[in-house]
Amino acid sequence: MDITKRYGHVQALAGASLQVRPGEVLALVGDNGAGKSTLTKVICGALAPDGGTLSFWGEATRVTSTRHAQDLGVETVYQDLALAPDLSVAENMFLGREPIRRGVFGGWPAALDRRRMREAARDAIKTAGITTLSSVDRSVRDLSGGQRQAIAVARAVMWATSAILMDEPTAALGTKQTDIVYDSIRSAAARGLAILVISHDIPKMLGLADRVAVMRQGRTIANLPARDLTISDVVTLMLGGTARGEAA
Ligand SMILES: Nc1ncnc2c1ncn2[C@@H]1O[C@H](COP(=O)(O)OP(=O)(O)OP(=O)(O)O)[C@@H](O)[C@H]1O
Repeated sequence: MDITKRYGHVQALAGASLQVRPGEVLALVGDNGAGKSTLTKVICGALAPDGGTLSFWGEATRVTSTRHAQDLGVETVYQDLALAPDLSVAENMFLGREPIRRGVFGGWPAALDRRRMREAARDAIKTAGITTLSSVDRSVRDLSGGQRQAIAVARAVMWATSAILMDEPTAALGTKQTDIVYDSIRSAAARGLAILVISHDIPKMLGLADRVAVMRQGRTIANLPARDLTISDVVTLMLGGTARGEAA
């Protein structure tokens, strides 16, 4: 990949490379400002890199927009969650991708297929183990921070066909809800999706991830099996110690 990205004078990415494999949870860790979010934004098409190449299924691909990434099966859970507060849970699950129900005899007037949206939203929420939500017709504005975060994750799981990128997906969650999100991350990986999770919670990441990639100053400096790492190994790598094992 060798991705580079500069914001004015700040070299946010200085030749970052990362491989996420199908069926695998990869934790992306690094100190504040290491370039984790920027790299994720490049992968999901939100940000154009200055240099470097992305490959999907081994094929060099220039991702031109988040919609393009979605067409490639890549879903992203952003730090700000990208939910529309005035819309219902069901509407948020489909934002911009609503199913259309044709009018009588397949013609007009066409309308949103709200019944299908509600059913799919209910299924997605059940799959994600969100038990505290009374109805998918509730407005997102009225939900707790944890419920919103869980819904953003459930939406990604519902749509993704190849990969899910998550930037701090459990930052607003309590322990129980965090465990539920982790369960849905694991089951999405078990279905063959590639999962990339950015987190500062290193102990949790060592429990959740198959591999851990460490970023420092815009570079990926290690990519190692989680089972071979201790918390202090990861911290040492993040803060500038010698990277042991294979390079990223
Ligand atoms: N929109 C922006 N404009 C200018 N500089 C930016 C912008 N976004 C990020 N940066 C800078 O780029 C570098 C990498 O930032 P990035 O957000 O990718 O790091 P991060 O590893 O995700 O950090 P954190 O863990 O704090 O979220 C930092 O020096 C940051 O200040």
